[in-house]
Amino acid sequence: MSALRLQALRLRLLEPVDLSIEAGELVFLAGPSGAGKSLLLRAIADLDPSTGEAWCGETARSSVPAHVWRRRVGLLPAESGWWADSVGAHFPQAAAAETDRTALLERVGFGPEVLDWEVRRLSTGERQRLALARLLANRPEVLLLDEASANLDPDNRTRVEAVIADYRADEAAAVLWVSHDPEQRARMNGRRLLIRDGRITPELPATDAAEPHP
Ligand SMILES: Nc1ncnc2c1ncn2[C@@H]1O[C@H](COP(=O)(O)OP(=O)(O)OP(=O)(O)O)[C@@H](O)[C@H]1O
Repeated sequence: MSALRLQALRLRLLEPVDLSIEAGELVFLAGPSGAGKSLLLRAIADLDPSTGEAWCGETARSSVPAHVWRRRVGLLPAESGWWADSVGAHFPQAAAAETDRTALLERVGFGPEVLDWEVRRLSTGERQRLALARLLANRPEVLLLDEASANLDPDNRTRVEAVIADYRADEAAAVLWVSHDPEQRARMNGRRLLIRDGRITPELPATDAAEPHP
């Protein structure tokens, strides 16, 4: 699949961002509340204005319509929007074979009956897991995850971590994941970045990260 490259991306609060995430690479982004983590994800997804350039593989953001870009560079917001009454309306059969759809829902912890549920009866954590399934059903090449497991109990957090790890491995997706959970960032095998005072730096001192194995 595709790498994500940010070239002098300029948005409010942050110094110009240059960042490359290889195809299949996981990068965690942490930092204090209000530092601009969500703003950065929204700017990359072309939901907020920014200048500079972003690349998904060989495709420049500026060269394609926003809806095409957003399909390839998929954002899971901290609070996802729901615009239909039933869950099923958010998972059109045309977008995926029936078995794919059922398998995807099962992987985030639901039986096929969830398609008949009303969106308004979903708990926060159920919405979060279904929003992830909805995003993955579109097969984005890059995942931008804003607190993908923030509202989940430990079992469902583990489930969501496994779904994301498998998707990354199977699709060689580049993943940029905002997470406030230090244990999660340590548990999963990824590069860790910190955003603070408008700058993005490695979360660990370079000596910790770069020690060669004996
Ligand atoms: N549309 C907007 N107009 C003006 N200010 C905004 C806008 N959106 C966000 N901000 C401000 O920008 C700052 C960064 O917001 P952002 O949501 O990126 O923080 P964050 O790092 O994701 O924080 P948290 O960890 O609390 O989610 C905040 O102070 C927020 O109030």
